[in-house]
Amino acid sequence: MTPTIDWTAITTTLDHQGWAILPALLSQTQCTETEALYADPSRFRKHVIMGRHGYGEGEYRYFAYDLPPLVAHLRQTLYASLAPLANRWHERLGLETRFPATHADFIANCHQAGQTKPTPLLLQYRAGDYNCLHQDIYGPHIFPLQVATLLSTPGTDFEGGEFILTEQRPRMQSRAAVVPLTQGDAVIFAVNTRPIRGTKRDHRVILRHGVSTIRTGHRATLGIIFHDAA
Ligand SMILES: O=C(O)CCC(=O)C(=O)O
Ligand SMILES: [Fe+2]
Repeated sequence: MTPTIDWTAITTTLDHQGWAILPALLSQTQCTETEALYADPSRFRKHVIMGRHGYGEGEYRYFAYDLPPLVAHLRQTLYASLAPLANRWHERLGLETRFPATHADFIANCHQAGQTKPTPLLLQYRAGDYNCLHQDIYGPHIFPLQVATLLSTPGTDFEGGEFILTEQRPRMQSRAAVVPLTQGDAVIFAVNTRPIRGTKRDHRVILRHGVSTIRTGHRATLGIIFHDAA
């Protein structure tokens, strides 16, 4: 259903820079089919018009349970590959929570704590739209990494609309990264904080992500967040 991924290389990159690209996670057909789900309201639990909340311009819908099979598959398999890294980050950050090996066990913890609403989402942007820098935190249970997959083709479907990450280091100025994605590529990135190695000890940096203004055309994304929402 999805390509083989070199998790050793991805993990090294995530440790080094806090984000990594999974090239061609989805095929062109999978992108088209996933984007087409947007038109079926019965698939979703909530529709958000971003301008009404000051989140930017554009819109998104959170999937309802049961998730579409591809989305459920990605959420389970990506979680299982990322959980060991999430645990190492928590150890280095001095955070007590450890993550179970399977997504089913993690989501059971979320549900027990009242975080029961599914968070995977489809986003849609048109010319002039943008997504303000933000963090996807929906309660005390936070899995420290998330994944966004670009469903449209830059240069053909849209121009502008770059995926942006910023990193705020303690007592230092913020650093920005522009993540180069093409259709079907996914970016894995830190939800909230990540450790970076200092000369004496690890430091905690705070990340935010967003999307620059779409200049022309139409851009769609599939977002996979591993914790559920309260
Ligand atoms: O459209 C994008 O690339 C950003 C999506 C996003 O904010 C998310 O998946 O959490
Ligand atoms: Fe987001």
